[in-house]
Amino acid sequence: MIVLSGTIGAGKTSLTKMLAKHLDSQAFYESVDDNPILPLFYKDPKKYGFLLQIYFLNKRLEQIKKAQVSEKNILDRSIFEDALLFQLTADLNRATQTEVDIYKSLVNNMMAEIPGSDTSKDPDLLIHVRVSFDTMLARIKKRGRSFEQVEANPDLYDYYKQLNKRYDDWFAAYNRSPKIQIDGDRFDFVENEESGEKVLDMIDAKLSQTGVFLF
Ligand SMILES: Nc1ncnc2c1ncn2[C@@H]1O[C@H](COP(=O)(O)OP(=O)(O)OP(=O)(O)O)[C@@H](O)[C@H]1O
Repeated sequence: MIVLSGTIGAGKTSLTKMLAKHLDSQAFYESVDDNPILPLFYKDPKKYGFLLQIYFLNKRLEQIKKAQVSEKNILDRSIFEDALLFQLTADLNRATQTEVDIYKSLVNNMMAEIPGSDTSKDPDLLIHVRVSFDTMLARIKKRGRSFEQVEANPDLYDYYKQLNKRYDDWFAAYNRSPKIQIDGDRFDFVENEESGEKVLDMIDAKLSQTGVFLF
């Protein structure tokens, strides 16, 4: 199982699609447009922060159960980042530390209940798409999801800025599987075909280096 990670608008979904085609494998996408809690959370994070995490946890567990049958299957966002987002929500006083602690303990208990060994539940590779804060803002604007726009909700500026910054430490500390970082500023794999090919080559090289599966 390959999992993508990265900040909002980093390009995880696009890279998941490209990679699934390239590896001829199955992609599993995070539900955004049909997520009933997300717009509520953006409007009132204090009220809906915990519920949103439970919603994502439930969805991600469902997907991990389906995806873990093949090393090539791809999830467009890892379960491990949710605690990072929720901790930030708490640090901005929109959730309590008790909620975060209960959430983290629940994730661990739920993961233990998923059938299979730790190695089959953990990813075979984590791909982190790193983008600068400016690129992140530009991509969020370009995509235009109404509830994500800073113009309509100025509080989001600080949330996005801190989130982007925290990802560097998060990626450095991540040790559940082999990992690779893609510079999403340098390689615009969505707009530029050559960049797309380079990124796929980097991922291929990493996969063969880790010996996950043979090409
Ligand atoms: N654990 C979480 N807590 C709060 N919000 C979350 C969480 N996970 C995802 N989101 C929100 O869900 C939406 C989709 O997130 P995500 O970053 O995975 O995809 P995306 O914005 O489509 O990015 P990409 O362009 O990289 O595919 C964003 O608005 C993000 O803030």
